[in-house]
Formats: sequence, structure tokens, C-alpha cells
Amino acid sequence: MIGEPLSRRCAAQLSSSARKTTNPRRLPQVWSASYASQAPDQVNTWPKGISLERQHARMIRPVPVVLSGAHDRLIRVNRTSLEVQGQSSADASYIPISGRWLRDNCGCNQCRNPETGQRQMNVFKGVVNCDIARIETSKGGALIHVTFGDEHQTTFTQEQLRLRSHSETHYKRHGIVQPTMWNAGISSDPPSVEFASVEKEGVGLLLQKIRVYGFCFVDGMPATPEATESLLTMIGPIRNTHYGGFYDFTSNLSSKDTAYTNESLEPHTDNTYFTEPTGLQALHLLSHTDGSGGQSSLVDGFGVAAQLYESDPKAYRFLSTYGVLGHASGNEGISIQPSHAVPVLSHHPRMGFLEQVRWNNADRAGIDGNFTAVEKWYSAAAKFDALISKPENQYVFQLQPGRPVIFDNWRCLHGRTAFTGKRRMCGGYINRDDFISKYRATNMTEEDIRASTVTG
Ligand SMILES: C[N+](C)(C)CCCC[C@H](N)C(=O)O
Ligand SMILES: O=C(O)CCC(=O)C(=O)O
Repeated sequence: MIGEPLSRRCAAQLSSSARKTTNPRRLPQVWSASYASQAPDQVNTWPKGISLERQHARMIRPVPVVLSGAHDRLIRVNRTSLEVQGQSSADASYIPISGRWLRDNCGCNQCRNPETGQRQMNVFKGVVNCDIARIETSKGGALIHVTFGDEHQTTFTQEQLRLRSHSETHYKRHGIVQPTMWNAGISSDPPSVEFASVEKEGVGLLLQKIRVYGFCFVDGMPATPEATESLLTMIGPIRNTHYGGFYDFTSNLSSKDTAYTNESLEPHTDNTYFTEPTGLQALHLLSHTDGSGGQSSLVDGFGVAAQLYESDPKAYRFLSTYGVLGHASGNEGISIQPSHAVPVLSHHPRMGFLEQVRWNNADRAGIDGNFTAVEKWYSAAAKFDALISKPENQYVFQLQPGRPVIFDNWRCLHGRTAFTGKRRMCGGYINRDDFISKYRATNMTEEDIRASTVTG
């Protein structure tokens, strides 16, 4: 085995057996190939030599696309060196893996705290021996055993070296699933879970539905702030902001924001004035007396972005390029703006898929560009606004006491019609990272979580 690259058959056998042990849940397939293949206008002029696959991987698009090829990547084992084949099928060259990387990523109890998973040695201090003394393999090459100059030993699997920087790993790291886009038609069967099942089985299914659809109702809940708060804390810590933590509000302008009035609110995402808008938002109507109105609306921001990508790639590109600033200024002594302007459509910097929609016409403070760019931004934004305003893109419903909605504020826009009478609403924000963390913890196998966390 030493010296020869593992044969493709053997590697294929290894990888297929390895694949059987990975999370049986379907990974996002190549989805809506038309989006993936349709290149937006050629603003991205790629330098020579960047493989098409690399360009493809980084081209911005509204949906995730899993690139193939990880399992074809071969590993070459020599007595004192380890090499892995290039990053893409177009690049079959072998790349050596340094002794420093191998030692830095040793997972033994001495090098990594078994309780916390934290590294407890430092390869930069020159006191840890990173010289490779010898490399052996076992289990037909599936396991690679490295011994260093100080006789310290560590073991890696073929798969972890092969998948280290592959999209499959990134998707598991971020808990990416294949999104189900929707429009007003979702009203016939909106995603929901029973509160009783959440109490019994936890928030796994609730978060899975939010991850796939961008929102989910919880049916059969006590219509109390206490029950709502305890449901949210099952997901993660409630985020504290200048509005407080768990919120329970009516239209009394107790906070100087139009949400605390009885006016209509166009579909928007919250917190565009924060560098990091909240991940989840919950809205639970506790009561509405002596009046009417106050209908809620949800819009699938990913779905609308996909429609824009199809109908006007240039407008999509503009809303993906020019940053926008938000502000929260109404409350005494409060003037919040994000650390930098962020586009309406933000994409994963490495994988290219759309990961956040930020849209709030009321809270918008500025567009990061000269007046030529501003005009281009306006014409692109007008198209986005027209799409979110189309009745067929808006799911309109009346919130009910005992049936809160929890939605992904990085994907869904929400709005409300004006109302009369006394209307009491409660809910809370949950950070994006806490949402994804709990989603992974309740929907992925231990093995998949481990394999997609410390990848070196
Ligand atoms: C949710 N809660 C009522 C606490 C605050 C609402 C804040 C609304 C703000 N204009 C934004 O879009 O973020
Ligand atoms: O009152 C509502 O129905 C929604 C208020 C709102 O948009 C918000 O709190 O962000």
C-alpha cells in the first residue's frame, strides 16, 4: 500500500462504505440546474487557470449546489509523506499534507481536550515535534497512522482528508438543506408542528421545517408569554436588544418603532441596522380585542430572489453587490447602524449560494455607492420590491392565540396590515448561530457533526 495511490476502485469502495456510515439524510442535490448553469452577467471575470468547477462553486446563485468529486480524490501514502489529489477534477495534481497540519489536527486526548474539544497544544511555539517519522495504513487504507519524530502517534481516516474542503462538509458544517421555495400557495398546507410533540420530542422537527421552509407554526400552545418564552429557550438563548429580551408588546409606542403602533408594515426583515440581524424571530398573538385587521404576511425571500435571478440577473447582481445601511434611531440615546453596508442579497463567500436577505424599506439609512450606483440600485430594488409585493408571493394569514409562528429572519420577510383595537403580541429573537447549532444538534448524527466541525 505504501507508495502507490489507492486505486480508484479501492478508493471508490472505501468511500462508498464510508458514505454508508454518513448521515442517511439526503444531502442537497444539485438543485434547479438552470440556476446553477445560468451565469449572471459576466461581472465575475475569472483569472486564467481557475477551473470551471471552482468558478461554478463561487458563482453567486440563489440556491446551494453540491459539487461532486470528493470521493474521486486520491490519497498517496509514502513512508514519510502523505499527499491528497487536487481540489477539483480538473486538477489531478497531488498536494502534500504537512507534518505541522497533521500534528495540529491530532485528535488524541493529549492534544485535544476530550471534554471541550479544544486544542491544548500549540504547533507555532516550536516545542511540538511535527516531523513525520513514518506513516502506515490499515483497514485497506481507510485508516492512516502517523508517527512523529517524538513517537507521538495520530490516526486520520481517508474520508476526512478527502472531504476536508469539499462542499459536502461545508453543507454539514452550516446545516445546509435543500430549501423548499414557496409562495402564497403554501397557505393550503403551511409547515407546522404540535406543541405537545415539541414538549415530548424536542425542537428537532420544528427546526428542520424552519430550515427547509424558512418558517413553521406551533399548534396547540398555551396562549401565554410564559409558554412562548419557554418554547424559545428550548431552541437557544433569547437575544437581548434595545427592545429588551423576550418581547410582549402592544401599539403603545413603548418603543419608538412602528412595530409598536397600529400601522401597516410592508414585508421586511428585522434588524437590518445590526451587523448581524437575528436568526429567528417568533410572533405569538396573545389577544386582539375591540378591533380588526392586523393580518400577517410572510414572503419567501429566497424564492423571490430566485425569481429575480431568473427574470433579471443584472438586477440580482446589483442587489448582491451594493451595500445598504439600516438604522434604529427612534429611542432616546439609541443610534444603531451596522459596522458596514451589506447588500440586500448576501452569498456564502466560498460556496456562492444565497445565505441572507436583508430588506427593510422603513429602516434603510443609505446605499453604499455614488449617485450613478444609487440609480442602478434603485431600479434593481424596484424589481425586488415589485416581486415581494405580488399577492402570489405573499402568504397572508391571521395569527391566532395559541399558534405562534417562528421564522428564519435571514430568509423570510414578514409584514402586517394596519389594525384597530387592542392587539397584544409576544415573541423573541434567537441568534443565527444558536439556531443553526440547535438545528445540527437535533437533526444530524454525532458522526456528521464531528466530521464537519474541526476539519483543520
Ligand atoms: C420584534 N420587536 C417588536 C421587538 C421589535 C420590532 C423591531 C422592528 C424594527 N423596525 C426591525 O425591523 O428590526
Ligand atoms: O405586529 C406584527 O404582527 C409584526 C411586528 C413586526 O413586524 C416585528 O415585530 O418585527
